[in-house]
Amino acid sequence: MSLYYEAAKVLEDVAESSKPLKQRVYNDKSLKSSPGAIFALVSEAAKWSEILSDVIDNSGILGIERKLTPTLSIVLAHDLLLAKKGLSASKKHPLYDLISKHKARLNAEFTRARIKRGAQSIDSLRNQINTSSTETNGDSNGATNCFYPRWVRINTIKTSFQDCLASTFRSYTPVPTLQALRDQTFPSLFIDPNIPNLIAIHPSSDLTKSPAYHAGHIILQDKASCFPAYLLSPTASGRVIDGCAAPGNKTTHLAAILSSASSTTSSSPRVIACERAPDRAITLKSMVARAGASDLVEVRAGQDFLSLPATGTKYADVKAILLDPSCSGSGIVGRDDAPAPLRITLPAAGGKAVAKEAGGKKRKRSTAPVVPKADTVEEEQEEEKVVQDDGEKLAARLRQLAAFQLRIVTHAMAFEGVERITYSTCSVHGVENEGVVIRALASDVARRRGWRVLRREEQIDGMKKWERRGDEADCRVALESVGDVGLGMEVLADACIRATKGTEEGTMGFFVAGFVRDGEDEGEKHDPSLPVDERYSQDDDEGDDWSGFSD
Ligand SMILES: C[S@@+](CC[C@H](N)C(=O)[O-])C[C@H]1O[C@@H](n2cnc3c(N)ncnc32)[C@H](O)[C@@H]1O
Repeated sequence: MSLYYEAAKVLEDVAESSKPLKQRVYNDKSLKSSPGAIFALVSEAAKWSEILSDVIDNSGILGIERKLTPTLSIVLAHDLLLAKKGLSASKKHPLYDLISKHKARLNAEFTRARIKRGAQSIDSLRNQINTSSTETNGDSNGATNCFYPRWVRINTIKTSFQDCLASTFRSYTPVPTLQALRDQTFPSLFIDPNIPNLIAIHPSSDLTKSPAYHAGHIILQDKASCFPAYLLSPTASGRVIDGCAAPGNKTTHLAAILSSASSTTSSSPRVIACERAPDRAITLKSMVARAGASDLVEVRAGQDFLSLPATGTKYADVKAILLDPSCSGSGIVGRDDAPAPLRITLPAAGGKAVAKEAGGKKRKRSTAPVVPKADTVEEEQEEEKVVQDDGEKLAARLRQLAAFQLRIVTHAMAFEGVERITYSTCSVHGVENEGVVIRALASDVARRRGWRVLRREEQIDGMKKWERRGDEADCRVALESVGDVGLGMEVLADACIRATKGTEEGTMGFFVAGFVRDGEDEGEKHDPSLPVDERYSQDDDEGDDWSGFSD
């Protein structure tokens, strides 16, 4: 059992010193356990430490078990909850009993932590952790790469990229990487390689008082939020619907793309911007006006996209639809409700180890007494039920949102002239993202009308080059529930585009996927005697009560 005591000691040491883990373990001749076993356990436990610390804190076991220290509980909980073979200890050993009697509670907290992070399965959470630990540990210095710049889209309806750089940004020096903005000693700007007309500047620059902002020459819009209109890139002919438009960043981006795509100026608006909430439509109108897009965009205040007729002549000329419906908003920067976590970042050669809270503060073991949440077995069971209920409540909220989002997508798929759709959310949850895409592909209307996902190789250049793609585990979960949709999990995941907050790309958490339609309808199997909106069945319609969720 010395393995766990020794691993805990090593974990504590590397968190406090700059010595790399390998050196710390393999040079220590006093260790009784195999250095290989200690190294493997400590490096894995360190990766999971942020989540395991949450789990342990929330379970309250440190207040009950005086023999447990925070690091000892992390290494034990790691093996109890995550190791294939469980704890490497004899069942008779006191440590075995000390931790395993809390297994149910720890498991419940672990499930809660997993759902909070939007992971459908332990595998998917493992992927998240492996990605973020590569990013934070890096290969060279162990420094975190997370940095949120201020993203600025140059509005080509009112100005040109070059003119804007030569005027508003004339005192800014272009830098070759986003990270170079972080340590700027003079005003710098980074020209984005994925999205045309997008730049990033240091977040301390406030442009909201600048004449360019007031004149609508620049629009402050996160890079990831520019993906949908760019991925849709509507062609020069036909109208486009923005189904869920307010406050209007994607609407004005669409208008800018359309205005540069068409050489002739159209006499009538090309974008129909629907916004169901009248108060939000007021903001939409003013954003459209400020962007100089009033002639290009028809704002429909109070318009429910779901009640636009998909068949008939009224919208027959609509060729593309952008859908950015209400979602859980879990990708929005600053929307985390999780407490600041302990994250142990192992030092690379020459690096300094850190045990810190988000925000950079070093975290010590709390000196305040840890109050266990329950003292008796009965209360403990009740507490676990509440914890599981909480997890279920979140899962139920997400299912309800996903059902609404699916209705939005399948309704768009029913529009007769539409050839291209994008679907996006600022959610990190697979159920709202890959889950909706795959369920939409499996829907009646998609099968009848020949809708398929827009594959990575077919995407516009900047999106094809973007490396962060959909989550395979989330695709697998969705495929297991709907069956075959004609493409494998890897292709589907690669077709989906994700952006992850807290990464070196400096974006919010975001998701987007495109749908395209090849050729004619595969026979009109719908009943023409039904009202148009009921002709195609809406799969899994659990109602669209999405009120109360953030957008
Ligand atoms: C995520 S926000 C859209 C953000 C917007 N695309 C942008 O980039 O600024 C979703 C919007 O859709 C609206 N909405 C939700 N359901 C709708 C529906 N059925 N029809 C029209 N608008 C809807 C919400 O009121 C909300 O303003």
